Amino acid sequence: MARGNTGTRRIRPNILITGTPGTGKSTTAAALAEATNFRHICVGDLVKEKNLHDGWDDKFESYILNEDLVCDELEDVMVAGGNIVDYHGCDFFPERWFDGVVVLQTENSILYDRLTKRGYSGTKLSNNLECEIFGILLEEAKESYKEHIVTSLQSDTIEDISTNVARLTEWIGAWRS
Ligand SMILES: Nc1ncnc2c1ncn2[C@@H]1O[C@H](COP(=O)(O)OP(=O)(O)O)[C@@H](O)[C@H]1O
Repeated sequence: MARGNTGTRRIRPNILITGTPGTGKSTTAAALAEATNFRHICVGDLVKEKNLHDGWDDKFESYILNEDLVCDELEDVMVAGGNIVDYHGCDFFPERWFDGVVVLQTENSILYDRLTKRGYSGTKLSNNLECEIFGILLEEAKESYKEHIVTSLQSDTIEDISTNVARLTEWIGAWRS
């Protein structure tokens, strides 16, 4: 049973949706939040909006996320529960925050198309494709959370999104009752 700071069970669970960029985290998290009336927290957007970073990394072409600032910013809402958090990493959040961790996975040629459409090329593109091929995020999730709360879901097609959102909505309903 997941517990908040007060030692009581949260009324509404927190779910982390993770995976390589382009696997559909934001799309899935937004649809799930709408279906359940939960709050969608896109950590990448939050970092930019609230400057929770230590500047821009030219090599990785992304902001250098400041883990302490992100964790401080989110602590109160996470203790309250009812959050769908999406981020392409999962090892720095407090383990106690999450009741379910979902790792989205996408077939490589499909991911290639999505990332090139997004403008990724060169090292950034190959790093992300390798990340998916080697299952880095699933590994990270299994190392960071109890294995029974970690689920991997395929996210290749629009139908997959509907199926995944329906499954997670059902899971949230069951958790709450
Ligand atoms: N399962 C899917 N089927 C078809 N298109 C998808 C799927 N998941 C994501 N997409 C598309 O891929 C792109 C990246 O999705 P996004 O949700 O931003 O991924 P992430 O948040 O993991 O980076 C978007 O254009 C989105 O519409």
